Amino acid sequence: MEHNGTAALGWAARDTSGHLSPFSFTRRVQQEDDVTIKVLYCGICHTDLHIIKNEWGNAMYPVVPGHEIVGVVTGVGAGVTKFKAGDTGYENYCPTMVITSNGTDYGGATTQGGFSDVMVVRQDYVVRVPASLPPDGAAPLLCAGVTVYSPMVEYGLNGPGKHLGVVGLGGLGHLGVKFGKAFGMKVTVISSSPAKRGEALGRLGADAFLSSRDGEGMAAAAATMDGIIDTVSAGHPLVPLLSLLKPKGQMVVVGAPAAPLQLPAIAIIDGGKRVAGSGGGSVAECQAMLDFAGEHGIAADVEAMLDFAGEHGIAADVEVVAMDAVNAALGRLERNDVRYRFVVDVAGTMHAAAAAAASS
Ligand SMILES: NC(=O)c1ccc[n+]([C@@H]2O[C@H](COP(=O)([O-])OP(=O)(O)OC[C@H]3O[C@@H](n4cnc5c(N)ncnc54)[C@H](O)[C@@H]3O)[C@@H](O)[C@H]2O)c1
Ligand SMILES: [Zn+2]
Repeated sequence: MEHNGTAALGWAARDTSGHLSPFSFTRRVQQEDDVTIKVLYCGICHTDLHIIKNEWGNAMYPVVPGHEIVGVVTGVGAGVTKFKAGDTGYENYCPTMVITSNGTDYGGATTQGGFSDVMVVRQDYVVRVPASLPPDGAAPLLCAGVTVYSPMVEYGLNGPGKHLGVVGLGGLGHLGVKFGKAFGMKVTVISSSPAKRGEALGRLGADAFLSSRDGEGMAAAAATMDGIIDTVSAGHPLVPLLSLLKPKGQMVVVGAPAAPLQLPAIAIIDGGKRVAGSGGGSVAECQAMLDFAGEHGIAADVEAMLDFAGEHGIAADVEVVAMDAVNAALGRLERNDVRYRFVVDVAGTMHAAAAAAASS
């Protein structure tokens, strides 16, 4: 550990092209309550794509994306009691003040994400991966998994016999199906891609599949669902989805298209339906309600999800790629060509990829 920081090598976007290339930078010096982590795997979330292309207008270039991080603890500060060197851990997707990537760190520097060899993280934001989960399949649970798990618990969409709709069968959506089935629910996938029917009903174990473009099928399923988790990453109408809810049914929006939601009042007045967002805001609200130390509330939520995932053998369906294949993977993610999560093999490929890029 150098005195003035921890040297790190990552892959960064420099402009709105979103193209990633090797980038050397310095992480903050490990503080008393910090954990230093060697990154093993990092998932690619659609949020990374929104940010590196500046679709949300908040990119602080250069941006090292990546917030679904599984790694090994390589060092701990004097005040760290939760971990010791040699443990396997990973950094939580943190919705409070310091976001893993493209945020502002405690000292004012821009935070850089997990497409890099090393992380320095406060112990409060590091959680344990159960030994029963593969580290590559566990990485996407940190964002995609907890993003669908948390509102399911929050809104009681985790009870046997209840009917859950999952809209969009990408990284978040496929985990929504897995958690829903593990909770004993009836799960219906609603997708604009009829080609996903077979996989939804087969490998992922959903009970039903609705093509959102099939008016008759949508009408037949009207008022049958207790809740819906909407994971779609692009603008789309909410009215046909709301019609699927029972009276007082709960819609949870987790997909974050840049375009405003299309939501006429009558679609929720009729049937007393509820629409909520979930993610950072919802977890912060949960923290305030529980009058609890913020970090503990979030960590508990994530750890409960991980234990549950471990017991039920839930990991993401991943396609592991090398660091220098990341731009191709991002291109495929943009074209909705991924089943169901790309994960970068950071430890295995980062340094060779950077050396190859330097010599070409
Ligand atoms: N709320 C949160 O805390 C949180 C956390 C993670 C991701 N997100 C957001 O959730 C969204 C999904 O993330 P992901 O990583 O699962 O992405 P993904 O690309 O893996 O999945 C998105 C799905 O939406 C589908 N889709 C895209 N355009 C569509 C359209 N016009 N109509 C219908 N379906 C369409 C795609 O086919 C795909 O199945 C992104 O906007 C991301 O930023 C939010
Ligand atoms: Zn994410």
